Amino acid sequence: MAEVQEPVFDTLLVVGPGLIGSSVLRRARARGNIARRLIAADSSPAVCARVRELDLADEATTNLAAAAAQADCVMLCVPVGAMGEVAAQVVPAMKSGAVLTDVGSTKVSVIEAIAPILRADVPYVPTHPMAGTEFSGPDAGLEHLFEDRWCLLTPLESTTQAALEAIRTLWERCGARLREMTPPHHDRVCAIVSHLPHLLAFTICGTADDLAAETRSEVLDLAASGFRDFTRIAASDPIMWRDIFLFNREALLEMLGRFMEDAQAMARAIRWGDEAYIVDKIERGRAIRKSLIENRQA
Ligand SMILES: NC(=O)c1ccc[n+]([C@@H]2O[C@H](COP(=O)([O-])OP(=O)(O)OC[C@H]3O[C@@H](n4cnc5c(N)ncnc54)[C@H](O)[C@@H]3O)[C@@H](O)[C@H]2O)c1
Ligand SMILES: O=C(O)C(=O)C[C@]1(C(=O)O)C=C[C@@H](O)C=C1
Repeated sequence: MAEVQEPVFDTLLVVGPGLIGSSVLRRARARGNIARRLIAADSSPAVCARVRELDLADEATTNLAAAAAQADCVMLCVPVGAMGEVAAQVVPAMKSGAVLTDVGSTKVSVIEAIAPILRADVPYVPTHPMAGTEFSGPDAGLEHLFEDRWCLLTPLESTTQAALEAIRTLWERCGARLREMTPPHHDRVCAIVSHLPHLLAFTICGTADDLAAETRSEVLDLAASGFRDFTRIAASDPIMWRDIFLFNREALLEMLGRFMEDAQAMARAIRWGDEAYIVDKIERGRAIRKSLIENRQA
């Protein structure tokens, strides 16, 4: 008989039960080993109503502070630009010893926004699950979203070991693989593996759309192959990505600068017929894809 696991928390509050928050709620509901009681809070009454319809939590409310007062763990799942304002509503209401955590895609900016509001008796564990889709909102969540995906943790000096362990267990029970790193390192890594690819996808769609308008041609009707994969990423939420670009500005601009240099080098190789350069770049791309498949990340 499978061992019955004690839930990590008595009451878990998810603030912003969209794609990520509702995926955590779905997992917690399905497994029963994350929290005994689930609360969802959102500034949008429509989101709260949908959470109730989908039965994702025991309670759904627009009153963030009242919800926070009941919770042993508060998980912030709002866009990174809203983290500070939301923390200012929930942190003063939290119980002494309750754990604060967030899932924001940028870490330095979120920690900077939350630090001034933090209380000595509320340990804070910043995290970032590296899993998602182009969809958002409570309907988009998936119980299995985090399985085999990385969840990055960027604990602070003030983060207690007990709080870190509890949040590690929560993500393990969501099926994630865990890795710890510093917040600035996190932001540089995510700038290249997540934020720049989104910037390129939004940009290439814009460029193709301009060309289609200019030439009144069927450019986009024929965009069914390589371009199609960019359009999936380009369908992502504008508010979330606006915030990520603006709140990871320096790391993203650095990676964009490197990319533009490399793209210029490729242009030069094409101009001068440098076959070896072109083949080497393509082979490196193929090798990266192969290693992702082997590592079950593709
Ligand atoms: N989508 C992804 O692939 C992904 C992956 C990992 C981490 N993240 C991060 O997770 C967070 C949530 O992303 P998501 O894709 O789940 O977003 P989402 O748009 O699906 O959900 C966000 C929710 O936050 C609510 N919200 C926004 N501002 C609020 C405020 N001021 N007060 C209360 N509620 C508010 C919205 O109403 C919405 O229900 C973001 O910080 C994002 O960077 C996203
Ligand atoms: O799979 C996708 O659609 C995603 O965009 C997920 C993705 C990523 O870029 O990998 C997007 C943002 C997150 O912060 C983490 C994961």
